[in-house]
Amino acid sequence: MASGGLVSSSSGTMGCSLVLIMLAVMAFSRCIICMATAVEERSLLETAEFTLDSVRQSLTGQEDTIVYRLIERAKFPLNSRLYDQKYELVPGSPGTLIQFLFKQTEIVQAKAGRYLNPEETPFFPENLPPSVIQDRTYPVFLHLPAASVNVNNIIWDVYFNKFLPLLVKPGDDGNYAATSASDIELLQVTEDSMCLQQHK
Ligand SMILES: O=C(O)C(=O)C[C@]1(C(=O)O)C=C[C@@H](O)C=C1
Repeated sequence: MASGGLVSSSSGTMGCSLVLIMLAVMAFSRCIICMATAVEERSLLETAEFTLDSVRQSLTGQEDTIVYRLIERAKFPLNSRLYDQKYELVPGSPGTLIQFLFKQTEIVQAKAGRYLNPEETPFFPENLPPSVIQDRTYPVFLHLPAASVNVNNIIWDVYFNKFLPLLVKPGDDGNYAATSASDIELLQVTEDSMCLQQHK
């Protein structure tokens, strides 16, 4: 896991940090747009519930959420112990702390029915428990072959290994719970957005 960051302590001022954050946001958005355009274009089946306008609105809302989450994440330093396997912060569980917390979050959310929604693709799909709540129906709008496209490993790699070290300042404030919650929410909304984009 790379460490370090563009937002060095020498940059100091709030204004400079904000400019760097916005540059980082633009770089991340560009990565996401590149990934989206790399996926074959497909026509969206319009239904009463699901129209191009409603998809456009969803994407705009998700973009705003991504920017907001990036700003939230930038409040914490890198906290690289979250992402480094060598620290073995979870006894008896191989892997990094972020992998462990992400899996646990997805387990709880699977029980709440999150992954019954075809727009949601878990990052750790292995051995997820079934939903404990009553199923609901979702509109069928996904082109079936496109539904099998999964870019979560690309989102993961770009975010943790390339983007995050540019977004945040170096250091460790021990705030692992809040930092990981911020990472998880950010990756999940990015995944939702990618899912919509790859089917449009
Ligand atoms: O590189 C890591 O640390 C990862 O955990 C990447 C990893 C994986 O489990 O391999 C994590 C989740 C994604 O869905 C795909 C890739």
